[in-house]
Amino acid sequence: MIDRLIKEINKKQNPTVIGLDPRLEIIPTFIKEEYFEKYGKTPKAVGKIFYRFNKEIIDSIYDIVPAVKPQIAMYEQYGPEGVESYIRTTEYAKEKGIMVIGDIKRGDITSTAEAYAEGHIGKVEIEEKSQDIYNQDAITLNPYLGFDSIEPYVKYCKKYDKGLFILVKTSNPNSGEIQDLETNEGKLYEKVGRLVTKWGEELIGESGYSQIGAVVGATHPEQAKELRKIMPNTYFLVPGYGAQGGKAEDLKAYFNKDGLGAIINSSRGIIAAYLKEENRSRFSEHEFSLAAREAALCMKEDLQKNLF
Ligand SMILES: O=C(O)c1cc(=O)[nH]c(=O)n1[C@@H]1O[C@H](COP(=O)(O)O)[C@@H](O)[C@H]1O
Repeated sequence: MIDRLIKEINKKQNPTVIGLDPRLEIIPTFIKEEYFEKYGKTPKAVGKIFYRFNKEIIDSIYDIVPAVKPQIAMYEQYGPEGVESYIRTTEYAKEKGIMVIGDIKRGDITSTAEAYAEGHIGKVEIEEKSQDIYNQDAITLNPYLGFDSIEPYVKYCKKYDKGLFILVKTSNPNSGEIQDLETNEGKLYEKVGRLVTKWGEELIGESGYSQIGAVVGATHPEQAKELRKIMPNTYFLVPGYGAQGGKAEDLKAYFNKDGLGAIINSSRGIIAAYLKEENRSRFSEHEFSLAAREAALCMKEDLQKNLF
C-alpha cells in the first residue's frame, strides 16, 4: 500500500489527501432540498446527500490528488444509511483510481480487533464469496491498548497490501495531556513513535517506507522534528493543515530529505471552500466542487512553494 501511495504522490506531484468529512451544514442547499423532497428529512436522505456531495468532490479532484480520507463518524451518526453512503463513497473513489485512507480510529482487545481488522482491511466470507466491504487502502488506529490490539491488522496488511496510520501525536489542543507525559524513555508520544517504528519493521516496502505509518498533527512541528529522527522509515499522515491552523512553512520537519515521508490532510478547508468569506462572491453554491478543486490546487502550490 505504501509503495502504491508513494507512486501516486509522485505521479501527481502532490503529497496531500482530501478529507471527506461531510456535515449537513456545509452541504449546498440545492442538494439537501432535492433529497429531502424525495425522502423527507430522514437518515436515508442524508446518506444520499452525502454521497451526491462526495461524488462531485471526487470528480473534481481525482486527477490532482492521490488519496481521500473519509472520516467514518460523519456517516455512522446516521446509522446504516450513513454507513452505506460511506461505502458507496469509498467504492466510487476506488473506481476513479484514487486511494482511500479510512479514518476509523479503532483500538480494542485482540478478539475484537480481529473483527475490526477482517471487516475493514480484510475480506469477509459471505455467500461463499470473500468481499472487501469497505474498499479502504489504509485505516487509522489508536494504539493505546498496545501491540496485541494492533497485531490482527498487521496480518491483513501483509495479506492484502493494506496500510495503517497509528496515532502518535494528534493535532488537537489537548493532545499533550496524555501524549506529552514524561516516561523514563522520554515523552509518551516518543515512546509510541518508537513502538510504531518497531511494529512496522517487517512491513517495509520497496520504497523504504513501512506499511505501518503514523498520525502526526500539523499543529506540532517541534514534536514532528523529534519524531522524524526516531521514525525515518515511517510515513506520516498529517492532519491539521488549514482549518486547525497548521501552516505549510511549518511542515518541512515532517518530510525526509528524499522529499517523501508525509502526506498532508485537509478536510473542511477543501470541501467547504465555497463557504469561505473570500470565496462567497466568487463561487455560487452550485460551484462548490470548483471551489474545492481550486482550494486543492492552492494547497498543492502552497506546499510546493514552502517545502521543496
Ligand atoms: O486521524 C486523523 O485523521 C486525525 C488525527 C488528528 O490528530 N487530528 C485530526 O484532525 N484528524 C482528522 O483529520 C481531519 C481534520 O479535518 P479538518 O480540520 O477539517 O482539516 C478530521 O477528520 C479529523 O478527525
